[in-house]
Amino acid sequence: MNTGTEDKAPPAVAAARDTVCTVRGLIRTYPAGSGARRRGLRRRGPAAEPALVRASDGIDLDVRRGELFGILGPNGAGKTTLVRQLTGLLRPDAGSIDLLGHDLVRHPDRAARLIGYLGQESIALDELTVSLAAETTGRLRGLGAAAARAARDAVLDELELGTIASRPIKRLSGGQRRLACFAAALVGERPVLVLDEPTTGMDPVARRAVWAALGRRRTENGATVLLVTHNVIEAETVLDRVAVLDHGRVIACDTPAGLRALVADEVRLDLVWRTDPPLDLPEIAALHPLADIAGRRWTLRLPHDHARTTVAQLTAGPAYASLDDFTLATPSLEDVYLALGGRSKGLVKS
Ligand SMILES: Nc1ncnc2c1ncn2[C@@H]1O[C@H](COP(=O)(O)OP(=O)(O)OP(=O)(O)O)[C@@H](O)[C@H]1O
Repeated sequence: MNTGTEDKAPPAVAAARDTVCTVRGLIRTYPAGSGARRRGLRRRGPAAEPALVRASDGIDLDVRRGELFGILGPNGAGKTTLVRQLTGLLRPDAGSIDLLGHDLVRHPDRAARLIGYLGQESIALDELTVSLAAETTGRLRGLGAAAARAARDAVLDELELGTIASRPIKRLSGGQRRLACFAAALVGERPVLVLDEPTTGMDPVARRAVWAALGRRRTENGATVLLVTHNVIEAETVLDRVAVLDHGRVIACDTPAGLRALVADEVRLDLVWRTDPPLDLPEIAALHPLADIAGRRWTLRLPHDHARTTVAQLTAGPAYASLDDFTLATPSLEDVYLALGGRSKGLVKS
């Protein structure tokens, strides 16, 4: 018999209890030009840029307990700015962040106790060996010496990092370094993991190890994972829900399947020409204005019937000899992003 009060909570309260992180109206601006300088870009004069860049432009988010929640967007969309605010490293200009009942705008210092954070760069750990980075992180997170060593050994074993445990992180390959820093982020079990592009530079074996380690923490400890990616395939295959970010705004937030349903009436046709496309053929000239062109590749997003007749024409007619390759695919999150008005072509497809 269940006599607890849990099941008697009204739906709104139950929903709130299931929410680990609530973000409302988050705004963060940077002076224009400082980002450009940071990235080594030249400023084109006062009229070329607005006075402020709105890196977070009124963001609302709800992340649920135990979910693998992704923030997807092209370069400069504001992903890192958002997670640095969620981790208490950057102060918002306005808005609120509630993490497990803590007001992180007012108490950013509390984030360190609640979150295991893997940033884009790992300069702080670079001088340490893989083993010491994991152990030191455990100590910094309040573990005693023996517990920190045990946690270190467990995570290095789990991620099969034993063979490089005594090497300094700065001497490792990009993928190894990322995995070593991921290992350190896991030590000291935090209820929320915030990971900024955790698998960048990793080979498929390391990627699988990352997803398996996150899966274990979710099922065994109920951990919630919030991660940044600009990899569409990764977003589609591993995430429970995705917030699509563009120019500092959330332009959509749903399951990958829910997002893809937004463009379910379209299919994507990729044509790769051997050399120049045969524009003298009327069927190819008609497709030309519809194509998104990158070198010899044309990408077309077409209604099902149109795609079917186009493929039939292409494969039966003279244009076929000019084709190097063609693929017909259901829409991806990149197609969703573009259909929602995303303005950049910076999402990664592999
Ligand atoms: N320290 C800074 N000073 C000034 N502008 C900044 C700074 N950091 C970021 N920006 C600007 O804020 C916007 C969002 O940047 P942010 O790094 O959050 O994007 P991102 O989505 O994480 O990009 P990426 O995928 O390249 O990591 C960009 O226009 C960027 O130039």
